[in-house]
Amino acid sequence: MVAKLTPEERTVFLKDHPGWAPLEDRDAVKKSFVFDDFNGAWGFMSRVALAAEKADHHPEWFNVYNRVEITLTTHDAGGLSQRDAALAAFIDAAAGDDD
Ligand SMILES: C[C@H](O)[C@H](O)[C@H]1CNC2=NC(N)=NC(=O)C2=N1
Repeated sequence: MVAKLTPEERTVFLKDHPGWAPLEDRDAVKKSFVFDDFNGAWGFMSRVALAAEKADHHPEWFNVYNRVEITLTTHDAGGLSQRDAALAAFIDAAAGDDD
């Protein structure tokens, strides 16, 4: 079983991962990424997909052309966990948005 983030860990997560915003209706965070075109978006999604499968932790996501919207939460924990923090860091790096 995975533990949910504590309130303190949640604060640190949001500070360390700009652009990830809590959802209103459930314990999850969401961020939108925009690329030059579909090729850029799909390349990004491919890198994230491989990492997600390796970690057995998967994003909820939505893609239209050059835009990818990603929601992260841990179903097994019923909310945000360290797995989401780790995947968010990977996703930001894969998007070139990690500085
Ligand atoms: C059976 C399998 O290990 C689980 O369903 C994994 C797979 N991927 C997952 N992804 C996410 N985001 N949350 C989970 O709780 C989760 N659990």
